[in-house]
Amino acid sequence: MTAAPLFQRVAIKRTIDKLLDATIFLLLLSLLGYRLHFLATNPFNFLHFTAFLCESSFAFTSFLLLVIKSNPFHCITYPHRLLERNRVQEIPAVDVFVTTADASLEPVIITVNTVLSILAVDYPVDKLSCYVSDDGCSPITFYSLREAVKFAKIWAPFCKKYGIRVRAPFQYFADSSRADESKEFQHHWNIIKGEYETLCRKIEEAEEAWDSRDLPFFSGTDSKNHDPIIKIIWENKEYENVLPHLIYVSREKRLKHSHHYKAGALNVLARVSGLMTNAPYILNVDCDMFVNESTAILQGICPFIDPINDKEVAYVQFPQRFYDGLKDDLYGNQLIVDMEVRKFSLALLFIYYCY
Ligand SMILES: O=c1ccn([C@@H]2O[C@H](COP(=O)(O)OP(=O)(O)O[C@H]3O[C@H](CO)[C@@H](O)[C@H](O)[C@H]3O)[C@@H](O)[C@H]2O)c(=O)[nH]1
Ligand SMILES: [Mn+2]
Repeated sequence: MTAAPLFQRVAIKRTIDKLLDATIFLLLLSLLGYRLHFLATNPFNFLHFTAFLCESSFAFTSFLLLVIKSNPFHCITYPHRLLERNRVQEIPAVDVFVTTADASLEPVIITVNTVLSILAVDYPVDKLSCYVSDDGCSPITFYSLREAVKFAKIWAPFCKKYGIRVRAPFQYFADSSRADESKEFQHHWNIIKGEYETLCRKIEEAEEAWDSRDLPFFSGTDSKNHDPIIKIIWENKEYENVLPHLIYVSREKRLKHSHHYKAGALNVLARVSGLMTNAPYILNVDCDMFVNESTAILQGICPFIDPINDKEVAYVQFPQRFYDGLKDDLYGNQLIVDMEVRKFSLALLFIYYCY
């Protein structure tokens, strides 16, 4: 008997949307045909030529969107099945990579929250490792992560005991509603909140007046030209088993050699983790992408090890949800135009053209 599935696809029917998309695309093609015909049968016309170039690019992106949207489905995962007693051994090890580049542009407390959300996630602690790449080579980042581990030792058990969903403390404490109103919970909640505030204060104080005597391996380092620094901030020992490993990496940088930005950082983490834990799966998050659902890593693993569909999946992309966006999304960061409005703007454009 095969084990129950861990992952299923449920197709989303969107017949009317598909028809609309195809009609718009055909209209775009006919518009291109018209432009070509006009250009071939008339003397050179700069405006028509520019319009032809723009509309070609428009038609090309519309085609790509049409393909992407042609066969959507919901991915349903069953992480609780993996947690059943006889399936726990199926759960593979995962190395999580967090990249940060500049402690002044990417606030350290944000990176710390991302790391805390990973250290406290619902995943077997002995199968998880977290590697932080610090391209800023910042002693404050290192110090803050070391302090964060102390907090994580009470934060992770608290989250697991009360089934907290969002395990980045800054987001959790921003929401005043509590899942559990019991006295015991309130008592714990107050202690944990106090400890989190202490952690924030320590980080702020370190940012204001840094004294690096404590961390000699950072003394005199230039963030653009330095030897590699690799430190195990926390090693998960079998007898403790409360937190995953946490490793700090600031890769070697030389002025003469390109460091290849995020890709370079990921390459180094792949090599370092290959020597240390060498998990078969890697999860990559940016320093400001905290895990907002406690079972996220388990869910991400489900398609890879599903007994039926596992051969079809090589890569899983988590959906992103943005936080702290501007109310009016002035710069279009939330992709609302691409996702929702574009279809209607195209329809409007055609009414205009037909007219
Ligand atoms: O030299 C560098 C430059 C960047 N980063 C990290 O790379 C990530 C993404 O860089 P960022 O400048 O924040 O790019 P965004 O536009 O915010 O991010 C989007 O665009 C990036 C570039 O395409 C992708 O890598 C990201 O995953 C995607 O979220 C961040 O964690 C950075 O800390 C480094 O580690 N080293
Ligand atoms: Mn970013």
